[in-house]
Amino acid sequence: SSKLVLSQVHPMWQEPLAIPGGDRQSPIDIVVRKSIFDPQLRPLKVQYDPRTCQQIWNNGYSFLVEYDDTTDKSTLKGGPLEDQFRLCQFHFHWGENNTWGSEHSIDRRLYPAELHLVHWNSDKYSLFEEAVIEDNGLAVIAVFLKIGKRHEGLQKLVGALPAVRHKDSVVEFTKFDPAHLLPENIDDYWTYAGSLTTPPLTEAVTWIVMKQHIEVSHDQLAVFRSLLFTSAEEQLQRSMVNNFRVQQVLKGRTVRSSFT
Ligand SMILES: NS(=O)(=O)c1ccc(NC(=O)NCCO)cc1
Ligand SMILES: [Zn+2]
Repeated sequence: SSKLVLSQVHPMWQEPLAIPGGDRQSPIDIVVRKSIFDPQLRPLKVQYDPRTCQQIWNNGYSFLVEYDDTTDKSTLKGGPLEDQFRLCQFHFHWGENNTWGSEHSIDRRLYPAELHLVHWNSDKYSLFEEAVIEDNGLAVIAVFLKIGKRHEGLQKLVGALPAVRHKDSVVEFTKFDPAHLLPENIDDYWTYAGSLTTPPLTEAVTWIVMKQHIEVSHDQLAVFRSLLFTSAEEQLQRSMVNNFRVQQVLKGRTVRSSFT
C-alpha cells in the first residue's frame, strides 16, 4: 500500500506500575535447573474438534483463531489440571526478526515466536469472562516456534492472514485442528501459576510450557510480520511485531517439570 509502514519497536502498552496482587505475573524465564520434577503430573489430555473453529480476528495485539466454546467439544484436561478446560482461542507472539519474539524463555533463551492455546475452566465457570478473574480459571499451553522447515499444518493459517491485515478485521476460518500445531511430544512440559500477558493481566492462568518446539519456515513467520497493529483508517500504519510482554519476576514461585 502507499501508506508508510513503520516497523519500529512498538511498545505494546505502557507497563502498568502495579497489578492488583502482582505476585504471579507472566511471562517468566524458566531456569531449568531450578524447576522441580513432579511425578504426580499426569500426561495432558487434548481433545480438539476442528469443527469448532470459527474465525480469525486481528485484535490489534495479535491475531486470534477463535473457537466455539459454548459446548465441551474442544477440551484440555490432565497434566497439572484438576478440572476440564475448554479451548476458546489460540494466538501467537513474535519479534521483528528471528532473534527474539517469544514471551517465555528457557534459561534466558528466547525463540522467534510463541503459540498460546487459551482454555477456560468449564467445570467451574460458564463463560471465559467469569473464569478470567479466578485463580484457577484459565489454562494456557505455550509452544515455542523455531525457524526451520515449513510447517504444513500452519500453511492454511498463514494463507488466511492477508485477509486480517488491519486491526479489527475478521475472516471466517473453519475446520482447523489446533492439535496440528502441537509438538509430537506433549508429555514433557513445565508448569507454573501465572497471569495473562496482555491486559487485563489477571492472575488466573495455569501455564503449561512445552519443552519441545515446533518448526516453521522463515517465510511463514514473515507473513505474521506483514500484519498491522493499526486499523485501515489510521494514517500511520505500524507493523505488528514485538507483540510480547517483558518478563516478570518469579516472586518465589516454583516451576514444576513433568520430566526429569
Ligand atoms: N497472552 S495470553 O496470556 O495467552 C492471553 C490469553 C487471553 C487473553 N484474553 C482473552 O482471551 N480475551 C477474551 C477473548 O479474546 C489475553 C492474553
Ligand atoms: Zn499470548
